[in-house]
Amino acid sequence: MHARGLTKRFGALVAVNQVDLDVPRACVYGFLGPNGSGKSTTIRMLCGLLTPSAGEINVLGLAIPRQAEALKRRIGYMTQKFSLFDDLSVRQNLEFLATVQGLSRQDTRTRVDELLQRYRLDDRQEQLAGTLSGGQKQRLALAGAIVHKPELLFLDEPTSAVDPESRRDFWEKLFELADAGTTILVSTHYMDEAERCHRLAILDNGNLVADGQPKELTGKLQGRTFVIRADSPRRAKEALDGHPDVLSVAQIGNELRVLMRRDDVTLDAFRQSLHGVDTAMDVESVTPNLEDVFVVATRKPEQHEGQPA
Ligand SMILES: Nc1ncnc2c1ncn2[C@@H]1O[C@H](COP(=O)(O)OP(=O)(O)OP(=O)(O)O)[C@@H](O)[C@H]1O
Repeated sequence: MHARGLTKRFGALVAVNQVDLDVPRACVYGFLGPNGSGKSTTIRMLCGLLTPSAGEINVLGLAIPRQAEALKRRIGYMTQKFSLFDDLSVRQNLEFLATVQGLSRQDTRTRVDELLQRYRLDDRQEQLAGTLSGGQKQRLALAGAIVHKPELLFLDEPTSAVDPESRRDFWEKLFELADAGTTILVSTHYMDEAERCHRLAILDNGNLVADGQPKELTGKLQGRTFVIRADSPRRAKEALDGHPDVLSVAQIGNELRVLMRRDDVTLDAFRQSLHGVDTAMDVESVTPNLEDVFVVATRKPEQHEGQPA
């Protein structure tokens, strides 16, 4: 799947701005971005639900939106709302979706049985979907999205409404599907989920600000992250916030995570430059994580490298 110059305007608002994307087959591809960054809008254009203002999209060899009708049976789509029929049972939900997707009666029975078992819903198949727990609803929604064995699966913040254990469980299912050849495009605002993706695109204000393998993205920030333990973290943070070499400081418990503007500031030089700060500190260089990548990628233009904050 790829897109070039993908743009969506809603009146004066540019929700998605000139986005280029390449998503390899059988890959779990993540979309990371804050609320309103354009993740849902991009996904809806890629699956043919929304017409772009400009740009080209090719999904599974089809030109979208022109050939969107032919795409329908080859993709699955799931959102954080799960879109289940609350007044139908678990089994009826899956049977309905199978019928909509054109499965024969026999195929429906076999496939629904298989999915109920694989998604641990077989002992609840007669329960009304509206009475399921969040995690169970999520499993049912995923089963429903893949009832017709789509080649490509679009998941729009599918884990926002569930607990950490259900999220872990859900990600295991995603990797199972990818191993079996399904391409998965999943949006999230959880860093730990983004870290699991084979590849990742970071969206900010409708712009694609970074993309690549999580390791590539964090690797580029090597030498720029430090953790500081200080007697008075608040006082140390105040001093660091104004430091010309420092891009951002985040307090995590008693520690401060510091992201530098450049990677050529050695630990010693950094320690030296903190000498004037009136509190004892212990500085350690640490491995960059995706949150650091996110901070660098989404910083405001006036804070670009080499310029004053
Ligand atoms: N149909 C619409 N009409 C007008 N503006 C819209 C429409 N759909 C989305 N927008 C706007 O486009 C921007 C991007 O929204 P979008 O839902 O794509 O973001 P998102 O990254 O998915 O955010 P979230 O995580 O909150 O779902 C937002 O400012 C939103 O208000």
